[in-house]
Amino acid sequence: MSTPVIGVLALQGDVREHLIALAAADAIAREVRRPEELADVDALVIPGGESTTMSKLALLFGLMDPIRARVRAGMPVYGTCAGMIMLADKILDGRDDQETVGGIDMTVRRNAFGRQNESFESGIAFDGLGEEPVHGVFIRAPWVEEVGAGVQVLAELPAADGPDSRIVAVRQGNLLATSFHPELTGDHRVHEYFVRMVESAGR
Ligand SMILES: NC(=O)CC[C@H](N)C(=O)O
Repeated sequence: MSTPVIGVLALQGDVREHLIALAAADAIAREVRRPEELADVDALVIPGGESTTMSKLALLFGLMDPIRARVRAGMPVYGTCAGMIMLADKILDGRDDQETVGGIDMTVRRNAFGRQNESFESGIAFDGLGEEPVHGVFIRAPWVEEVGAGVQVLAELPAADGPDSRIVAVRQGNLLATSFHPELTGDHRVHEYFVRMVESAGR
């Protein structure tokens, strides 16, 4: 496949940082605000921000159903933080009227880490990205509370309050989601991982 064209859902959130990270990972990156723009991209990033607002704007701009349809048709999507919430089939602590795109068979708890710690940073072992931990920036971040059998867990963090660990990165088919924000660091390995997913989906 030629250089993949990856859209960043540009309704709200840290769009610019994703455009920069995608370009650094050798993709062509552009903003997506309208259904016509969605039709023109090979894949989509849903950024961090505020999932309740993003959900409202996606409905208002007529993007929710077109994104769902592309996801069902196999379009690769990467969601960070609020974007992870958008990709969850089920959410906890959402607003009553909050809709998600869905696609990953998981239950995500909104602001889960936020209750303990508004924001923090941590080195994370990420399956498939080699020995060197990924630098995880967490900002009022969700965690994944439950995953279905088809979901691959790529990264977990030890819980602050007990022996359990919290799932913070997952993949199901062409969908990738992280609780944290690699776009806010200079380490583009997660974006490169996504670009490779897009390239193999296009083959
Ligand atoms: N940094 C983020 O994307 C925060 C997510 C936000 N707490 C939400 O519920 O959407």
